[in-house]
Amino acid sequence: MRVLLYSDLDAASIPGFQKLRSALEADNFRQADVRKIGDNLYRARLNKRDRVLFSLYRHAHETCCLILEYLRNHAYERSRFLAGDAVIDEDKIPRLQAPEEAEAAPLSYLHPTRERFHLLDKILTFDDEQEAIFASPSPLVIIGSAGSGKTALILEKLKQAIGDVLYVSLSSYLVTSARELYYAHGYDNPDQSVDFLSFQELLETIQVPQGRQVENRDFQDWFQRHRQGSGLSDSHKLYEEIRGVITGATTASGWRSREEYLELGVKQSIFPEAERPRVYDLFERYLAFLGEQGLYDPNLVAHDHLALVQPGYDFVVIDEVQDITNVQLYLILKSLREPGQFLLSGDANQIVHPNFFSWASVKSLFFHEHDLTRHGEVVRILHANYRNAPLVTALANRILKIKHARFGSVDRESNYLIHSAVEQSGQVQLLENRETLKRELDNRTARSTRFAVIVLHPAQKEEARRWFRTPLVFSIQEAKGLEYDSAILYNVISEDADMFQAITQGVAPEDLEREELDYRRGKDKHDKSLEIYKFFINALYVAVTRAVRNVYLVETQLDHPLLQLLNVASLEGELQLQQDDSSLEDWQHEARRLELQGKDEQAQAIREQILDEQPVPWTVLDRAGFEELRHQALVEGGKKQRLEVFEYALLHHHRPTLNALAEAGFKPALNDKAKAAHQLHRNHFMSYEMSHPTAVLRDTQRYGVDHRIRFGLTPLMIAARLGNSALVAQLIERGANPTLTTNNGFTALHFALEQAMLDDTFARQRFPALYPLLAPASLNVQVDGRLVKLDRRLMETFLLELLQAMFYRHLGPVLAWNHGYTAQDIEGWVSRLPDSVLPARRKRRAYLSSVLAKNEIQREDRYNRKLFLRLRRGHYVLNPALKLRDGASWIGLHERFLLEDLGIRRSAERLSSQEIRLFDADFLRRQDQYQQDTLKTQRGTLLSLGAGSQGGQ
Ligand SMILES: Nc1ncnc2c1ncn2[C@@H]1O[C@H](COP(=O)(O)OP(=O)(O)OP(=O)(O)O)[C@@H](O)[C@H]1O
Repeated sequence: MRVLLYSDLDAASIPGFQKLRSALEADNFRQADVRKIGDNLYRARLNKRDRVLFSLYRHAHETCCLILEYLRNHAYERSRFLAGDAVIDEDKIPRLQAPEEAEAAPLSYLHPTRERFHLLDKILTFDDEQEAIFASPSPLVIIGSAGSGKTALILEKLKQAIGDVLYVSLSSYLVTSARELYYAHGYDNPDQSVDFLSFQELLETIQVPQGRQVENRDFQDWFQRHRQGSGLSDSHKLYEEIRGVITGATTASGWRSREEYLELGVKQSIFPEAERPRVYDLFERYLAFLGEQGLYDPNLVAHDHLALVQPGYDFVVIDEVQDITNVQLYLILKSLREPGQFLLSGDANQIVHPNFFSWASVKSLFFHEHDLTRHGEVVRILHANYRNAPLVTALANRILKIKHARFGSVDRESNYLIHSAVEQSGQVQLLENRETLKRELDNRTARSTRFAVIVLHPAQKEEARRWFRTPLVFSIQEAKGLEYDSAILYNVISEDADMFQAITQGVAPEDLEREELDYRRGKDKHDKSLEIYKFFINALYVAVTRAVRNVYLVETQLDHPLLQLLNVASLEGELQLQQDDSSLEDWQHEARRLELQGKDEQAQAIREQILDEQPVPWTVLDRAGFEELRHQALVEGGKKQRLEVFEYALLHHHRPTLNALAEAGFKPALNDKAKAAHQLHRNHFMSYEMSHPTAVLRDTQRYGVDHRIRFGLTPLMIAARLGNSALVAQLIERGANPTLTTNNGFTALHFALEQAMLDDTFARQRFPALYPLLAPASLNVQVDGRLVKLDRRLMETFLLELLQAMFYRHLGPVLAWNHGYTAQDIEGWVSRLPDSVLPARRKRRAYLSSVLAKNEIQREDRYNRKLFLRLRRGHYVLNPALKLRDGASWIGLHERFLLEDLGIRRSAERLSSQEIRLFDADFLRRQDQYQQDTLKTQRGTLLSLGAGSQGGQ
């Protein structure tokens, strides 16, 4: 059996490894003392104390052993691949004799001779091109088709970097999923601190711009109003000129002046010289429009930020670089401490965003100008495709060949074809756009999450929806970055038949009989046809490559010349397609996935058409509803309302209400709160504690997975509060959103943390499974006008979550004594948590003190994130000027965590009955009043300190 080693593993430093390796290579499991300790996870024995962990995989007919980890001294609890508290009793696990007794998992690709493998979400052995790039020094440009492993490769390169490191891309969804891949299987690298930022977040870390980012549709709406009389008709082209040419260039003066713009060479602009004055007129009106609407253009902000950006990174990788403009790239690279420490990856064939991208200008700007090309060719191309089936890839290649035959090479860098490394061949079919066929296709795909319908322009979605009931209908710009098992391209070619016909002009089938593209420039440099048709041909390429296995082209003009050149088989006879209905859970999951990618329209369509979600039939208590109920219960003396207000106050730990009810003599409020909460759970949430919570799941299907109960909580929040991790996992699988907040600012994680701090058993037994499910990958806060993106791996992030969770329970009562949170308080809380949640070193008081002090707003420290305010020695609160992310905008910390919701612990609650008897009632009342007054003063101070942060940006 072949033995491969994890890329990070240093075999030479593992005593006895050679001997063990030989035993494994000889399939001698008995000698290696192999035992199964997890899902495709085995341990082998090095010596009395030390072990290695490995997995078994097979590819074609070969099985191989992949060595993952070296464990010293039986330290299974330290393993990346076992859950933190795993207890392995080796003697109780039977020994395997031979590989045949174990089960090997399939591997989609295995390099025939490679000795090392990589691990992201799955095992990878690099092909030769990938390996050569992996071994090359920076800077590098990695070019490859969708699915060629660019992201995988740059993430593996990122792991080699030391110091402050940045991964950045335009799409925040890509950034989030890249982060997940990076840290999959417990990857940890103490030598680096990595920021995963979308470009917008990067701008915000420098300074949060005023207003909202302008979107394509803002531009389109604006243009519709100015189109008449402008002499220009193509909004896409104009947008590209403004973004790519006028504002996207890296000139010293910000965007290009009118003079500079008019003087540009033929190749530097999409518009002929005669039209440019009109373009510039419109650009000036666009600028005025941005100002009036409070919108910002990321290019213009990037220009401004050039003066502000500080070199703070040792290494930067930029994924999908073709989506960003030169000035944006320039800004990102200005954040480097050493020029040249960067990697770019992208694919110019996928450009459907207007930005006038070209590899040539990237090269000349960032490599030649900075003399960074010393160690050889910086541009590397990946030719394999690990995502699309061979037939889909063949169609994509055909499109590239047509583009090449018609327009010549776009540039040296994008002049390549792809070969598929996928085994299953897939299918490409041409169907006539007729009613019966469409109905048939629709019947089999309408309820499947595996089929998407793609049209060229947003306006064509409506027509597509007349025939296809699936909610998964996308315009090409929406479809970019998505992938589905099968894509139905609806009349993409016939709808713009003239454009596509023009693309085929002068191209003959024999021009396409080639296995490689030679480098050939277009003949006439005044010829702007590539600029005009680029969108169409790229769009077709992007649409086709969305399909992992099957492409269905539904076209009216079956004899369109482009279809002939593409040489796709037209359907003869019956449509060979099984009806494929997905489960409601799959659809719930898909809706959430689309929401995370900003595809709200399709997510909403899933909720309405497939999930058939209804609004809840009860009135949800929002903040105003609660205030009204409170008034009725406390001021108007409404008896019925008292119980409800009490229950609301218990769930939200609303002390002012709990205190007022107690003072009004409302019995349940005078008794033990823990018991009352227990009773409340029994009254309302019994179904959440069951191992088969059918009633809860039925409600999520009826009203949506994130519907609100009467008290404003989502099912996920309740499941978290009750510590039912299996239910939490199910809800998340169905697309529940863990970042939603309830009326008091609590997320599901805060509810779980709060319970853990109240109940040791909950902390030990329930919280460890809840935490990884509920903790968001990062928290975005704004400090001093800048975004601070706090990764969940940081202690600062945990502290922020914890102090928020203890805000109502702890801060009110202690502020009334002029206290804040102390390291001692926190030590007491975190000591309840198992090491799998928080390692022991992070629970020590000295460490906690140092994190608080380091991030105190006054402290001079390069890495100070200014999260805390020191009230007095050792006493901290959260920086009241913090802002929290609220959808696309921001909200002040104390607009979400309301200071007026803090209350004191009344003497009657604080003191034992014995103690109470020692004092007279009047004295105790005065003491309570004194505390109320102190709390009020403290509240006022915090409010005024946070005043600048309310609402806004
Ligand atoms: N050498 C390899 N062996 C097996 N799978 C691979 C290999 N390289 C990449 N892959 C897989 O191929 C898929 C596509 O890779 P990746 O997302 O990195 O491609 P990409 O070039 O970034 O694509 P896109 O442009 O669509 O983002 C991933 O599932 C990745 O794990």
